[in-house]
Amino acid sequence: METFQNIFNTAAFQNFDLLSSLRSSVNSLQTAGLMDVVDVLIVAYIIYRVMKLLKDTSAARLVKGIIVLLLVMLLASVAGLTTISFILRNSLGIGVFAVIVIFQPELRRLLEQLGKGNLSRLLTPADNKDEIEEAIGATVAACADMSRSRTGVLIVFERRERLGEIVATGTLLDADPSPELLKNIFFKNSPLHDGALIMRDGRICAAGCVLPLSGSQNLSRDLGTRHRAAVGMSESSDSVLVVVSEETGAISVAIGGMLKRHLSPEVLKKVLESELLTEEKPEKNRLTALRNIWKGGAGK
Ligand SMILES: Nc1ncnc2c1ncn2[C@@H]1O[C@H](COP(=O)(O)OP(=O)(O)OP(=O)(O)O)[C@@H](O)[C@H]1O
Repeated sequence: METFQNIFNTAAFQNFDLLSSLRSSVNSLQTAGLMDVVDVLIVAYIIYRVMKLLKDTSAARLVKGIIVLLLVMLLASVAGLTTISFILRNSLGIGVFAVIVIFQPELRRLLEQLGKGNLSRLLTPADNKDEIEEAIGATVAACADMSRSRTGVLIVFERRERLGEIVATGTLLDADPSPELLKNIFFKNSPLHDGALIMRDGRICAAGCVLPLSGSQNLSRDLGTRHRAAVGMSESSDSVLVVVSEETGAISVAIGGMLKRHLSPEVLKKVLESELLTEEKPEKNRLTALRNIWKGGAGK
């Protein structure tokens, strides 16, 4: 206890801005009213939503980097390393500009949403129904075309379980899905056509990703690694996968370790809508899917 007192009395701590602001914070806490509590709760909720939004994205790594820099600044200040803390404090201003430049697309989207009067969407749990609907439409249209042209397709629709590790194996895109872009990505000579495309919250998150292969013995022998990867991914996560066979043009869907083959574009649309747009819990969703489309067996 005494050692603590000594540390607090050192010159470094006496000059330390943070400590004085901490003291004034404690003082203001004693005089805090109901509106102050509401104020703090709103800010805490906004920070929570932003952190949730950034989870498993490249932005999360950047935020971690900023936190590390702030900690170093704090330590340098406590230890009295004036040069380091001077440099860090001054580079913080540049950092703000850098963040604005790096997150320009995200900030633009945020302002567009504000302009559309969708402020409530920023504060309430994520509801990307419109975007997901658009992604389903683009996927179905593109798959119908690619089924006719016998182009191999592997698309993962991420749900509650975030697939950060899988995304990291491919190339980040963050693009609006359109049938043209999807066909371009899977076009045979395109650099990203090999591997899987990850659809996150109605946007193309990444392409050229490597998925885990299924070890299931129940899969038909005529299915190769594209279909095994689809089943494998659906076994190890709650994601929904769409496959178009390069060999036959057949459209398939994998959910919960099962594969339903030879779907028409209309059925594909219905399955994706019931899986991705309903509010049901994943477990219940899976049962509904089984009841609705798994009457013909598991891709045998
Ligand atoms: N683990 C994996 N993760 C992502 N994509 C994969 C994986 N394994 C294979 N693929 C994709 O599948 C392609 C190979 O497909 P393959 O012909 O072996 O499978 P298939 O199930 O018979 O499909 P198709 O009927 O389209 O030929 C690869 O070029 C690659 O794009």
